[in-house]
Amino acid sequence: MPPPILQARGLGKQFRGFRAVHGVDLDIAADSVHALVGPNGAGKSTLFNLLTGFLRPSAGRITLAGADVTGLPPERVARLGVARSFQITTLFPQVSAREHVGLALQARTGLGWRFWRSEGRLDRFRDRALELLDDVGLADAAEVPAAALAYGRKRALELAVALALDPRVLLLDEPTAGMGAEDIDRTIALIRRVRPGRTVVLVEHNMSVVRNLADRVTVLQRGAVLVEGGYAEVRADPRVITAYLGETHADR
Ligand SMILES: Nc1ncnc2c1ncn2[C@@H]1O[C@H](COP(=O)(O)OP(=O)(O)OP(=O)(O)O)[C@@H](O)[C@H]1O
Repeated sequence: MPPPILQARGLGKQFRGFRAVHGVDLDIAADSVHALVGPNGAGKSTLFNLLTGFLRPSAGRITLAGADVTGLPPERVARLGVARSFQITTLFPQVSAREHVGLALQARTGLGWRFWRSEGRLDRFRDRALELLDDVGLADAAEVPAAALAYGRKRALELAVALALDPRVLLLDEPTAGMGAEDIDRTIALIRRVRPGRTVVLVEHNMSVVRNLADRVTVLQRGAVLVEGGYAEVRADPRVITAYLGETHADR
Protein backbone atom coordinates (compact mmCIF):
# COMPACT_ATOMS: atom_id res chain seq x y z
CA MET A 1 0.00 0.00 0.00
CA PRO A 2 1.43 3.44 -0.93
CA PRO A 3 1.42 5.94 1.95
CA PRO A 4 -1.74 8.07 2.07
CA ILE A 5 -1.54 11.43 0.32
CA LEU A 6 -3.51 13.08 3.10
CA GLN A 7 -3.49 11.82 6.66
CA ALA A 8 -4.98 13.00 9.93
CA ARG A 9 -4.09 11.66 13.37
CA GLY A 10 -6.02 12.51 16.52
CA LEU A 11 -7.47 15.55 14.79
CA GLY A 12 -9.71 17.74 16.92
CA LYS A 13 -11.39 21.13 16.91
CA GLN A 14 -13.17 22.75 19.80
CA PHE A 15 -15.33 25.82 19.65
CA ARG A 16 -15.46 27.28 23.17
CA GLY A 17 -15.21 23.85 24.69
CA PHE A 18 -17.65 22.22 22.23
CA ARG A 19 -15.93 19.33 20.46
CA ALA A 20 -17.02 19.76 16.82
CA VAL A 21 -14.34 17.23 15.72
CA HIS A 22 -12.39 14.95 18.02
CA GLY A 23 -9.93 12.08 17.75
CA VAL A 24 -10.26 11.78 13.97
CA ASP A 25 -7.82 9.45 12.21
CA LEU A 26 -8.15 9.62 8.46
CA ASP A 27 -6.13 8.06 5.63
CA ILE A 28 -6.90 9.36 2.17
CA ALA A 29 -5.24 7.09 -0.39
CA ALA A 30 -3.57 8.75 -3.36
CA ASP A 31 -5.64 8.67 -6.57
CA SER A 32 -8.78 7.64 -4.73
CA VAL A 33 -12.20 9.22 -4.32
CA HIS A 34 -12.97 9.40 -0.61
CA ALA A 35 -16.38 10.50 0.64
CA LEU A 36 -17.12 12.05 4.02
CA VAL A 37 -20.72 11.52 5.03
CA GLY A 38 -22.79 11.81 8.18
CA PRO A 39 -25.88 13.39 9.63
CA ASN A 40 -26.22 17.17 9.93
CA GLY A 41 -23.80 18.63 12.43
CA ALA A 42 -21.55 15.54 12.35
CA GLY A 43 -18.47 17.70 11.75
CA LYS A 44 -17.93 17.23 8.01
CA SER A 45 -17.47 20.92 7.19
CA THR A 46 -15.26 21.45 10.23
CA LEU A 47 -13.07 18.52 9.15
CA PHE A 48 -12.87 19.96 5.62
CA ASN A 49 -11.85 23.32 7.04
CA LEU A 50 -9.17 21.66 9.15
CA LEU A 51 -7.77 19.68 6.21
CA THR A 52 -7.51 22.82 4.06
CA GLY A 53 -6.09 25.14 6.73
CA PHE A 54 -9.22 27.28 7.04
CA LEU A 55 -9.39 26.26 10.70
CA ARG A 56 -6.47 25.55 13.04
CA PRO A 57 -6.85 22.25 14.85
CA SER A 58 -7.10 22.23 18.65
CA ALA A 59 -5.42 18.80 18.63
CA GLY A 60 -3.75 16.33 16.30
CA ARG A 61 -1.67 16.38 13.14
CA ILE A 62 -2.24 16.57 9.40
CA THR A 63 0.27 15.40 6.82
CA LEU A 64 0.26 15.88 3.07
CA ALA A 65 2.39 13.40 1.14
CA GLY A 66 4.24 12.74 4.39
CA ALA A 67 4.96 16.43 5.17
CA ASP A 68 3.48 18.00 8.29
CA VAL A 69 1.03 20.73 7.26
CA THR A 70 -0.69 21.12 10.66
CA GLY A 71 -1.66 24.74 11.27
CA LEU A 72 -0.46 26.05 7.90
CA PRO A 73 -2.65 28.86 6.51
CA PRO A 74 -4.99 27.98 3.62
CA GLU A 75 -2.91 29.68 0.93
CA ARG A 76 0.14 27.61 1.91
CA VAL A 77 -1.92 24.40 1.88
CA ALA A 78 -3.33 25.42 -1.52
CA ARG A 79 0.15 26.03 -2.90
CA LEU A 80 1.08 22.49 -1.87
CA GLY A 81 -1.60 21.24 -4.24
CA VAL A 82 -4.79 21.03 -2.19
CA ALA A 83 -7.73 22.91 -3.68
CA ARG A 84 -11.27 23.11 -2.43
CA SER A 85 -14.47 24.32 -3.88
CA PHE A 86 -15.76 27.22 -1.84
CA GLN A 87 -18.44 29.84 -1.98
CA ILE A 88 -16.64 31.98 -4.54
CA THR A 89 -19.91 33.53 -5.52
CA THR A 90 -20.01 35.39 -2.25
CA LEU A 91 -16.57 36.79 -3.02
CA PHE A 92 -17.04 38.26 -6.50
CA PRO A 93 -20.77 38.50 -7.23
CA GLN A 94 -20.35 40.81 -10.24
CA VAL A 95 -17.52 38.85 -11.86
CA SER A 96 -18.54 36.63 -14.78
CA ALA A 97 -18.24 32.85 -14.81
CA ARG A 98 -15.47 33.04 -17.44
CA GLU A 99 -13.51 35.60 -15.41
CA HIS A 100 -13.79 33.46 -12.29
CA VAL A 101 -12.25 30.50 -14.08
CA GLY A 102 -9.70 32.79 -15.77
CA LEU A 103 -8.68 34.12 -12.36
CA ALA A 104 -8.17 30.61 -11.05
CA LEU A 105 -6.05 29.74 -14.10
CA GLN A 106 -4.06 32.90 -13.49
CA ALA A 107 -3.65 32.09 -9.79
CA ARG A 108 -2.06 28.81 -10.78
CA THR A 109 0.62 30.61 -12.78
CA GLY A 110 1.70 32.39 -9.59
CA LEU A 111 0.15 35.74 -10.56
CA GLY A 112 -2.34 35.37 -7.75
CA TRP A 113 -5.99 36.29 -7.61
CA ARG A 114 -5.49 39.95 -8.62
CA PHE A 115 -8.24 40.96 -10.90
CA TRP A 116 -7.66 44.66 -11.23
CA ARG A 117 -5.96 45.57 -14.51
CA SER A 118 -6.32 41.93 -15.41
CA GLU A 119 -8.69 41.94 -18.37
CA GLY A 120 -5.79 41.74 -20.86
CA ARG A 121 -4.09 39.02 -18.89
CA LEU A 122 -7.25 37.02 -18.52
CA ASP A 123 -7.57 36.90 -22.31
CA ARG A 124 -4.65 34.48 -22.29
CA PHE A 125 -6.79 32.04 -20.36
CA ARG A 126 -9.95 32.59 -22.36
CA ASP A 127 -9.97 29.35 -24.37
CA ARG A 128 -9.08 27.13 -21.42
CA ALA A 129 -11.66 28.92 -19.25
CA LEU A 130 -14.36 28.32 -21.87
CA GLU A 131 -13.34 24.65 -22.10
CA LEU A 132 -13.68 24.20 -18.34
CA LEU A 133 -17.04 25.96 -18.33
CA ASP A 134 -18.18 23.64 -21.11
CA ASP A 135 -17.03 20.65 -19.02
CA VAL A 136 -19.29 21.64 -16.14
CA GLY A 137 -22.25 22.54 -18.39
CA LEU A 138 -21.87 26.30 -18.20
CA ALA A 139 -20.86 27.04 -21.80
CA ASP A 140 -23.93 29.26 -22.22
CA ALA A 141 -23.26 31.20 -19.02
CA ALA A 142 -19.67 32.33 -19.64
CA GLU A 143 -20.45 36.04 -19.48
CA VAL A 144 -23.08 35.83 -16.74
CA PRO A 145 -22.10 37.41 -13.39
CA ALA A 146 -21.79 34.76 -10.68
CA ALA A 147 -24.54 36.35 -8.60
CA ALA A 148 -27.04 35.84 -11.44
CA LEU A 149 -26.48 32.06 -11.69
CA ALA A 150 -29.01 29.67 -10.15
CA TYR A 151 -27.79 27.76 -7.08
CA GLY A 152 -26.90 24.49 -8.85
CA ARG A 153 -25.02 26.42 -11.54
CA LYS A 154 -23.03 28.24 -8.87
CA ARG A 155 -21.92 24.83 -7.59
CA ALA A 156 -20.89 23.92 -11.14
CA LEU A 157 -18.90 27.16 -11.36
CA GLU A 158 -17.16 26.34 -8.08
CA LEU A 159 -16.18 23.00 -9.54
CA ALA A 160 -14.78 24.64 -12.69
CA VAL A 161 -12.76 27.06 -10.54
CA ALA A 162 -11.39 24.24 -8.38
CA LEU A 163 -10.45 22.25 -11.51
CA ALA A 164 -8.73 25.28 -13.02
CA LEU A 165 -6.31 25.14 -10.08
CA ASP A 166 -5.38 21.61 -11.25
CA PRO A 167 -4.73 20.33 -7.72
CA ARG A 168 -3.27 17.01 -6.59
CA VAL A 169 -5.98 16.82 -3.96
CA LEU A 170 -9.39 18.24 -4.76
CA LEU A 171 -11.83 18.75 -1.90
CA LEU A 172 -15.42 19.21 -2.94
CA ASP A 173 -18.06 20.36 -0.49
CA GLU A 174 -21.42 18.98 -1.63
CA PRO A 175 -20.66 19.36 -5.34
CA THR A 176 -24.15 18.30 -6.43
CA ALA A 177 -26.22 20.22 -3.87
CA GLY A 178 -29.08 22.05 -5.53
CA MET A 179 -28.59 20.30 -8.88
CA GLY A 180 -31.22 18.54 -10.97
CA ALA A 181 -30.76 14.91 -12.06
CA GLU A 182 -29.14 15.82 -15.37
CA ASP A 183 -26.55 18.10 -13.78
CA ILE A 184 -25.85 15.52 -11.07
CA ASP A 185 -25.09 12.93 -13.77
CA ARG A 186 -22.87 15.41 -15.56
CA THR A 187 -20.99 16.18 -12.35
CA ILE A 188 -20.46 12.48 -11.60
CA ALA A 189 -19.12 11.95 -15.12
CA LEU A 190 -16.89 14.98 -14.82
CA ILE A 191 -15.38 13.91 -11.50
CA ARG A 192 -14.72 10.47 -13.01
CA ARG A 193 -13.02 12.09 -15.98
CA VAL A 194 -10.75 14.36 -13.93
CA ARG A 195 -9.81 11.82 -11.30
CA PRO A 196 -6.88 10.01 -12.96
CA GLY A 197 -3.73 11.21 -11.23
CA ARG A 198 -5.77 13.10 -8.67
CA THR A 199 -7.26 12.50 -5.26
CA VAL A 200 -10.81 13.66 -4.62
CA VAL A 201 -12.31 14.12 -1.16
CA LEU A 202 -15.97 14.98 -1.12
CA VAL A 203 -18.61 15.82 1.42
CA GLU A 204 -21.83 14.56 -0.10
CA HIS A 205 -25.36 14.05 1.15
CA ASN A 206 -26.58 12.36 -2.03
CA MET A 207 -25.91 8.65 -1.45
CA SER A 208 -26.28 7.76 -5.11
CA VAL A 209 -23.40 10.14 -5.89
CA VAL A 210 -21.35 8.50 -3.13
CA ARG A 211 -22.16 5.02 -4.47
CA ASN A 212 -21.18 6.07 -7.98
CA LEU A 213 -17.91 7.73 -7.12
CA ALA A 214 -16.41 6.80 -3.79
CA ASP A 215 -13.75 4.12 -3.35
CA ARG A 216 -13.86 4.71 0.38
CA VAL A 217 -16.44 6.23 2.69
CA THR A 218 -15.90 7.68 6.15
CA VAL A 219 -19.04 8.16 8.23
CA LEU A 220 -18.83 10.85 10.89
CA GLN A 221 -21.13 11.21 13.84
CA ARG A 222 -20.91 13.84 16.56
CA GLY A 223 -17.44 14.86 15.47
CA ALA A 224 -15.88 11.39 15.45
CA VAL A 225 -15.41 8.61 12.90
CA LEU A 226 -18.26 6.13 13.28
CA VAL A 227 -17.42 3.69 10.48
CA GLU A 228 -15.08 3.56 7.49
CA GLY A 229 -15.09 1.24 4.50
CA GLY A 230 -16.39 0.67 0.99
CA TYR A 231 -19.84 2.00 0.10
CA ALA A 232 -21.72 -1.30 0.36
CA GLU A 233 -20.05 -2.22 3.63
CA VAL A 234 -20.75 1.16 5.21
CA ARG A 235 -24.30 1.30 3.90
CA ALA A 236 -25.15 -2.04 5.49
CA ASP A 237 -23.54 -1.26 8.86
CA PRO A 238 -26.17 -1.17 11.62
CA ARG A 239 -24.38 1.71 13.37
CA VAL A 240 -24.72 3.83 10.24
CA ILE A 241 -28.39 2.97 9.81
CA THR A 242 -29.01 3.91 13.45
CA ALA A 243 -27.09 7.18 13.07
CA TYR A 244 -29.21 8.24 10.09
CA LEU A 245 -32.48 7.03 11.59
CA GLY A 246 -31.61 8.96 14.74
CA GLU A 247 -31.28 12.07 12.65
CA THR A 248 -34.59 11.48 10.89
CA HIS A 249 -36.35 11.12 14.23
CA ALA A 250 -34.62 14.18 15.62
CA ASP A 251 -35.78 16.19 12.60
CA ARG A 252 -39.41 15.51 13.32
N1 LIG B 1 -17.50 28.32 14.13
C1 LIG B 1 -18.22 27.54 14.94
N2 LIG B 1 -18.50 27.91 16.21
C2 LIG B 1 -19.20 27.12 17.03
N3 LIG B 1 -19.71 25.92 16.69
C3 LIG B 1 -19.46 25.50 15.44
C4 LIG B 1 -18.72 26.27 14.50
N4 LIG B 1 -18.64 25.57 13.34
C5 LIG B 1 -19.32 24.42 13.53
N5 LIG B 1 -19.81 24.36 14.79
C6 LIG B 1 -20.58 23.26 15.38
O1 LIG B 1 -19.85 22.07 15.18
C7 LIG B 1 -20.72 21.00 14.85
C8 LIG B 1 -20.29 20.39 13.53
O2 LIG B 1 -20.60 21.30 12.49
P1 LIG B 1 -20.24 21.05 10.95
O3 LIG B 1 -20.74 22.23 10.20
O4 LIG B 1 -18.82 20.70 10.85
O5 LIG B 1 -21.14 19.78 10.64
P2 LIG B 1 -21.53 19.16 9.22
O6 LIG B 1 -21.38 17.69 9.36
O7 LIG B 1 -20.77 19.83 8.15
O8 LIG B 1 -23.07 19.51 9.12
P3 LIG B 1 -23.99 19.79 7.81
O9 LIG B 1 -24.18 18.47 7.14
O10 LIG B 1 -25.25 20.29 8.44
O11 LIG B 1 -23.29 20.81 6.99
C9 LIG B 1 -22.13 21.56 14.83
O12 LIG B 1 -22.75 21.27 16.06
C10 LIG B 1 -21.91 23.04 14.67
O13 LIG B 1 -22.95 23.78 15.27
